[in-house]
Amino acid sequence: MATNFKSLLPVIDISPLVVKCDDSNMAEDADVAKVVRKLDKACRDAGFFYVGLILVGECGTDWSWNIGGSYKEGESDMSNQFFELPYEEKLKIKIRPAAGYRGYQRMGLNLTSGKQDMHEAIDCYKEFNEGKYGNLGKVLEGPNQWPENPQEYKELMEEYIKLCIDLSRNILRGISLALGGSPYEFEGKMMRDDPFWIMRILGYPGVNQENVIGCGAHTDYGLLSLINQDDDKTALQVRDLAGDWTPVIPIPGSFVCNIGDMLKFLSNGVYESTLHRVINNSPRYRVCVGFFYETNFNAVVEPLDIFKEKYPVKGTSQVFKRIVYGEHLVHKLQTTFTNLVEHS
Ligand SMILES: N=C(N)NCCCC[C@H](N)C(=O)O
Ligand SMILES: O=C(O)CCC(=O)C(=O)O
Ligand SMILES: [Fe+2]
Repeated sequence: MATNFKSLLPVIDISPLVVKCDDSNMAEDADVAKVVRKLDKACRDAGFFYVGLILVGECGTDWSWNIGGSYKEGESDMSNQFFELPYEEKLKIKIRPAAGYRGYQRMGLNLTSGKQDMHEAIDCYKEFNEGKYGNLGKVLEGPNQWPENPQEYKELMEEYIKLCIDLSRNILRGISLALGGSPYEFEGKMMRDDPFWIMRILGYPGVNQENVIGCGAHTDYGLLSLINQDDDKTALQVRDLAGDWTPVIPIPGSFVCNIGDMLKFLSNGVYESTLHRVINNSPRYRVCVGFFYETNFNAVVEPLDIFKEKYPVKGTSQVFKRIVYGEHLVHKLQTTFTNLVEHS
């Protein structure tokens, strides 16, 4: 089926959610209600949508950056500068199991469904104290590894992470309302107020041949992903309801937002984590930063009672087992980095 994906992937101005983020009665606001309806449709139809911020709000975040302000250029410039460094330089922050799977990975190291992905990346995870998550968490212990060059990179990206955490929390409040809950179903006790996060700074080489897989088809692992892609190359593709791959054309100043596996489980399968992949058919290098907002590392994830009641599972459709987020993540890491040999 030929589909015009631009019309399938909605663009949602989430500024009402940001402006009302500290108001527990936000659902009664007409503008918030409108955003919530759009989110519900987007999450049911595609599991992927663009978010933008038109207003500049308060809420403790430096929203004057806005999404896609001058900041975004800084991030993209510095990421490009890093990836342009000689290989030996990049290897100084090489990803290793003993470094908690944090740091730089060369092209082709990351596997998806057993096949090499044509991207290089810096992987970062929320830092936590040794022993905090017991044996399971040990796999991911260690500080994030940042290059000496560019010098301000670490600082800039740490600010970026804060922005993404706030943004994700606000979008999730909207999604929580969209599912018919309070704004806070994905916060508080269930998450133990300590959301985990992952950030991947990705570089995809330019190519002169068609259909080199930059990242194979996968779903994201957590609650919500925020994708910040170069404005001038279309490479991300989403599998739509008809099973066709459709390009996610960049919209300057927006983030692409998509649902992860944990949100699928918690929502009792009402929202799906959508398959996507990356093929950079451009002759030019593409940079993308993926931010993944997750549950607490230790969270036991299963459909929330409120959504089980609202959306009883019909007949033989999906039944979800309980799953520990950290186990899901570590399992994914181990299949992704099968070829990661110490001292290689
Ligand atoms: N943290 C996230 N979402 N990372 C997504 C990476 C997807 C590719 C990975 N090799 C895989 O097979 O899952
Ligand atoms: O490069 C992109 O546009 C998306 C990357 C992605 O899907 C991921 O890292 O999970
Ligand atoms: Fe992804």
